[in-house]
Amino acid sequence: MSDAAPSAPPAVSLNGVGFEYGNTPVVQDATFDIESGAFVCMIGPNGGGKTTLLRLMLGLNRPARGTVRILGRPPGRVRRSIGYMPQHLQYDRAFPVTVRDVVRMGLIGCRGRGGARVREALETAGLYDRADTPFHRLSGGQRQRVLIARALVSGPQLLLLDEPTANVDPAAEEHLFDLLTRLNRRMTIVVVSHDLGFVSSAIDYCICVNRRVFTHPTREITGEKIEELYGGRLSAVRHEQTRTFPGGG
Ligand SMILES: Nc1ncnc2c1ncn2[C@@H]1O[C@H](COP(=O)(O)OP(=O)(O)OP(=O)(O)O)[C@@H](O)[C@H]1O
Repeated sequence: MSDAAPSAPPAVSLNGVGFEYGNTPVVQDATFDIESGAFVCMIGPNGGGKTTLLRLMLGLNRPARGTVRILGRPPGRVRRSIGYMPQHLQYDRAFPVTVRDVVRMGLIGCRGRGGARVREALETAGLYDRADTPFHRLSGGQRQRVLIARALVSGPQLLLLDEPTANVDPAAEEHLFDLLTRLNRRMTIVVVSHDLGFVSSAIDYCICVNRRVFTHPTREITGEKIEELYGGRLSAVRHEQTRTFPGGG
């Protein structure tokens, strides 16, 4: 037996990353790591570049400069280890797709029919009893949980969620947040939000994105900091930090 296990690479590592659409810079010199097992919120104003950063992590956008590594490897090599919940789901309400069908889409490209994995993902999301319900019959919060199940079904180590609480009521938001907190016991989670109200006790730190990127322990995200970073355009943070930021004392 070896003396000690080699330390795990960061779940996400960006080094000097730059990206633009045409001549418009969207991400400038982004350098940060997200350690394995962290629960991180990526915040910033509309158009600040949050979705673009997620797409860089997924390998859907290629950096013009710098490097992106996921679990120590280029994103394209670890695609199955990344679960992704996009901001918008385009679907035709007239198309009779069930909850089970939507979750099964997360297995496209994987071997086998994956019935047991679909069941497990739906049970985790608390929706197995709705498996045969048409997707459009669900509430907004339930639909978001189905999309989380779809992101989970391939067994990811890293879960990326783009605005999971957009258009859901406070009770559904609480429910989603509880689910993510439970999932964080077994995977790294990065949640994008343009609303600082999402930041709470379970979040280790925030990555503030406004073309440039700054990382802050959650407890440091004060009204003054927001004013300084964004001119006060974000709503107030809930100060409920109870977990210790790694290395932050
Ligand atoms: N496909 C594209 N082609 C050209 N410009 C784009 C494209 N996608 C995004 N942009 C622009 O890049 C900038 C960053 O967009 P991005 O979606 O990453 O921001 P965001 O922080 O996620 O915003 P939001 O909170 O509104 O979702 C914006 O100015 C946006 O208009």
